[in-house]
Amino acid sequence: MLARTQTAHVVALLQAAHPALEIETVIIQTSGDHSTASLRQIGGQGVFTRELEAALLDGRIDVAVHSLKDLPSTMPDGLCLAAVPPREDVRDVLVSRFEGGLDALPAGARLGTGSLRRQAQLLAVRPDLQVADIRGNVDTRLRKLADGQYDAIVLAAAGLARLGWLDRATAFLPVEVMLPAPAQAALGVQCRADDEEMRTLLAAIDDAPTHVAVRAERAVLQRLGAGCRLPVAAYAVATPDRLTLRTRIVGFEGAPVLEDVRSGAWADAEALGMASAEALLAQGAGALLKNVLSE
Ligand SMILES: NCc1[nH]cc(CCC(=O)O)c1CC(=O)O
Repeated sequence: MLARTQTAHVVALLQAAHPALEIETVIIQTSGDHSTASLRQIGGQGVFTRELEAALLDGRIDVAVHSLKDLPSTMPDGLCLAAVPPREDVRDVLVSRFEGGLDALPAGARLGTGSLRRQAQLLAVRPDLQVADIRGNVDTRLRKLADGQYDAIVLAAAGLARLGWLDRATAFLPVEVMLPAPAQAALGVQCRADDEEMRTLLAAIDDAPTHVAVRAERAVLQRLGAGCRLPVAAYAVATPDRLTLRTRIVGFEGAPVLEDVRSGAWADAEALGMASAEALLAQGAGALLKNVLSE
């Protein structure tokens, strides 16, 4: 449902930019949609996106719309990220049985999230919480909460907003507490790299500040060799002449929180992301990520 809503949003943007363009929407099911296994078990990387990339390469479709945070940071040969439309609110939200935020949760409350990034950052501020894996689409997760399987769940504000359900959020988690995943709340519009016509059409719906920010954020993952399975958070903000990137890796059970903040020129977005990843590695990120992976 989220994927369809996001695709309809991109179709509307594209149609507004090019009124005469004829656009047909093709629905493609992905293995991430079918599987109910934990994302960590099925491998995470690319489960929501690889079928779409295959369809692009086959010529079955000309454009693919992804949640950019689900798109692996290494692009397959022959494809390109042609447009990144304006980003939604990047924050995560709490949807809770208790009115309010994390402070309103009783000791030992059961909190549903499958993301190590979210689990680790939650435990860093509320070590008493019981964090439990949760799978399924946003609507499935909300149903599991309503069923009483969890006291609260954490979701991206962007997904809820796009589905028109942001009123379900009981609190916005500040980025200082819950730094978002790289490229969270951004859509990635992909096409074939040699499709000049499509690249030109798609350039009209690109948002330069969002695009440059996600280039820096994705470079962090690329340098760390990390996908969405790892507790890596990155959030960049672009002002007209500067780009500021904040990164964080949180381990479990008292492992130190590794953080970096730096800024640079727009033209150096990737270098900024790489440098930030290097700084995290210098603080010991390599060993921390290896421990998480071998769990
Ligand atoms: N991993 C699933 C996923 N991929 C994108 C979004 C939300 C929209 C976004 O962040 O762009 C979600 C759900 C969530 O994290 O709550």
